[in-house]
Amino acid sequence: MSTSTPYVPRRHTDSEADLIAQDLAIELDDAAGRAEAWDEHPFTQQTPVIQTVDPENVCMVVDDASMTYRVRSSTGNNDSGGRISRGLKRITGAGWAEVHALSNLSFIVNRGESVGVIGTNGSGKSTLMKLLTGKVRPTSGEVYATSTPVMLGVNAALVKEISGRENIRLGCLAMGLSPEQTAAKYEQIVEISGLSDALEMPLKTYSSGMSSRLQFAIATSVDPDILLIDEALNTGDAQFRARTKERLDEVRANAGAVFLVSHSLGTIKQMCTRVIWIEQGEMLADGDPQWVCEQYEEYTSHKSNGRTRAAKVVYERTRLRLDPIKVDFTSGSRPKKAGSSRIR
Ligand SMILES: Nc1ncnc2c1ncn2[C@@H]1O[C@H](COP(=O)(O)OP(=O)(O)OP(=O)(O)O)[C@@H](O)[C@H]1O
Repeated sequence: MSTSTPYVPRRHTDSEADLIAQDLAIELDDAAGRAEAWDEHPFTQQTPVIQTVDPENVCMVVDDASMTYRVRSSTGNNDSGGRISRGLKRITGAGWAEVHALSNLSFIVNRGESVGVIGTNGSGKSTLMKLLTGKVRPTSGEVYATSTPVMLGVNAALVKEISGRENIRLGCLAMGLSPEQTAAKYEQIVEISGLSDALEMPLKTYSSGMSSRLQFAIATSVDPDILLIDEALNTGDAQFRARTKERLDEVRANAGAVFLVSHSLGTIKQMCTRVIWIEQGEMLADGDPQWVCEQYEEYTSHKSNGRTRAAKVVYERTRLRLDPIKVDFTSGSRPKKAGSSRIR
């Protein structure tokens, strides 16, 4: 007769039980959240809302734009992290892989709007900015603009060996101002930069914050109709930020549109009238800065504390509240393609 050991269920330790309970609670919360969101927006994922371009007010249109980078992979089986490790790649041949940086983005930006763009590292924000400038073409879809956007980025070209004053002159000429227009703008640029004491020094002696201030002052001196700012504001001190906000308000008041990419939610909330959250190349939210930033803060806080499921709940909950749009151009309302030489 065999003597088998009687089955005794193993009891979970208190901490294991706590973890299981938390997971269950999150799953229930997740399910309830989906149901609630579904009740509120039953067709959110299926039926895009048709949004018609208003030719009188439009500044930029992103129409179902996607961007895929084709990258050489040293192993042929690239798994180097970021987007690639999340499975959004496709090995296309010996040593080549595709990185889907942006997928089917659609939105319309009208005059007077200041649009914040947020998202975790590698989510596609800078790629979106490149498409908006028109210097990079989307792999599918299209980006349209009513005027040439001016890009102000941390890498905007300043020459390190020459003085701040010379950089102002060169920068203005490079942006297409005449020598007379440059001379007329000079005092305004100095004032916006707040760097009058340092203008005779070579740029290599400037701190990164001082360089950013100079870039900002030069780039906004042309009164751009559409201004794109990529992280450039983060380095400034409180006084410069106040001046920056004033200048951005002026640009907006002059019927322009501003895009601001930043990891600083304080700056985004302070300066933007609308926020677009891009995650893993997809638009997750587009709307009220306060609400979108709250969701984003909750998401990133869960992620950085390793609460993957809770982060997923916030992600799904936010995504279900997005009304995806389909752009509709009535006859004559289609602006020129961004980057086209036919726009000013
Ligand atoms: N030139 C490129 N070639 C190949 N892949 C690229 C290139 N530029 C960006 N990517 C990839 O595209 C994805 C989006 O990158 P992007 O720089 O747009 O993100 P981001 O949101 O601006 O990131 P961060 O906040 O870190 O600056 C990433 O997976 C990135 O690795």
